[in-house]
Amino acid sequence: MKRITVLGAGTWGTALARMLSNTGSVVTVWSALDSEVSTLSETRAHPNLPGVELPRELIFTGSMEEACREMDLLLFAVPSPYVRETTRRAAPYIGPGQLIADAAKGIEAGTLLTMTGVIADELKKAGAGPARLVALSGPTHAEEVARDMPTTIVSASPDPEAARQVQDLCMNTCMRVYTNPDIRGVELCGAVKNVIALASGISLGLGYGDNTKAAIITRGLAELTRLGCAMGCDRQTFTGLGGIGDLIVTATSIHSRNNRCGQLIGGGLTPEEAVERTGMVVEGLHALPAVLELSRRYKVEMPIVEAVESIIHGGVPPAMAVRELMSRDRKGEEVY
Ligand SMILES: NC(=O)c1ccc[n+]([C@@H]2O[C@H](COP(=O)([O-])OP(=O)(O)OC[C@H]3O[C@@H](n4cnc5c(N)ncnc54)[C@H](O)[C@@H]3O)[C@@H](O)[C@H]2O)c1
Ligand SMILES: O=P(O)(O)OC[C@H](O)CO
Repeated sequence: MKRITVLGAGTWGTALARMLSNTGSVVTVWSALDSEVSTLSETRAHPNLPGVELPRELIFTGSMEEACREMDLLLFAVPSPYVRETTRRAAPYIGPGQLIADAAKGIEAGTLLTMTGVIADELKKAGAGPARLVALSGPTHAEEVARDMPTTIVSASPDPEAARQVQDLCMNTCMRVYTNPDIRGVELCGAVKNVIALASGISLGLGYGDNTKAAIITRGLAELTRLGCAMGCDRQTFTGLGGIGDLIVTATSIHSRNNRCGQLIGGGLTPEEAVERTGMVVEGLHALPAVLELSRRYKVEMPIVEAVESIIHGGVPPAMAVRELMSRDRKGEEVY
């Protein structure tokens, strides 16, 4: 039997751990929060996944040494702001060639690194690894994965064997895993789609309907594709599961935290109030500064992202930001 550790016992880490355990691996879940370790191991239930029973076989621990010892796969599922710190804690126990997958979606502000880039950077600083890195991303709400609803995901890595190993470990009759060598493109999609989902939520909060939502998804995909191609990613990635697939689910789902938070902002709450009310990580807000910086560095126009920035950090009322978006110069539909 393969041994897997999931780092992070949030909503996604817990849903993944349940799925991997039911797929036949011995699964350990590490959490930075002692209270979470004891509650999850006692109750076998996660507060954000009501009605979902966690397998008895799941091992919960707060010990990083226990979590990283002789594992076939280390799977990062902590929110993006904790990926660097978690890697730093894990580094003393990570040897060369360790298979690591990242399921957190984000781009680090300042360094502009994707999450596997952050992991590689932190391992290098600690003199650990180098690891074999994979990004695991796609349209995958935890609430549905935890209830065994048919779902698809991408195992992305320039190392085809690493991508295939993660595919094998995660694949079951409810989870279909596709490989993709374009790790940077897949990770970029996972971060940028959260910002576009915030915009979609804001439009819903303003009382706008499906026409507006379709416009945001389609033109948001154009922005994402334009940036990704300028950065040298594979154009095909943006029409795949990690691209349009994840954008559709995040911009439309009742489960999406980014969509929900955007809706609250569109309805009149401040971003701080909306995050508080959402109660879980809102990755689009963390990714926003890095996505903006990338658009400027690569000289790529991203008007929806700029509009979200004007609302979140510029104090522009959402309705005014929409008016400004709609009043831009006339142009053709082409992506470039
Ligand atoms: N929820 C989903 O459906 C889903 C699906 C795919 C990807 N993701 C991605 O997975 C990541 C985690 O999302 P989530 O929904 O599980 O978030 P969440 O808000 O449920 O995660 C909270 C968890 O973060 C962990 N944490 C808190 N403080 C920490 C610290 N100091 N160090 C390390 N860990 C700490 C704790 O385990 C806590 O339970 C995000 O990047 C998200 O985009 C989520
Ligand atoms: O709930 P969200 O908005 O954080 O999105 C979660 C996943 O990224 C959906 O695939």
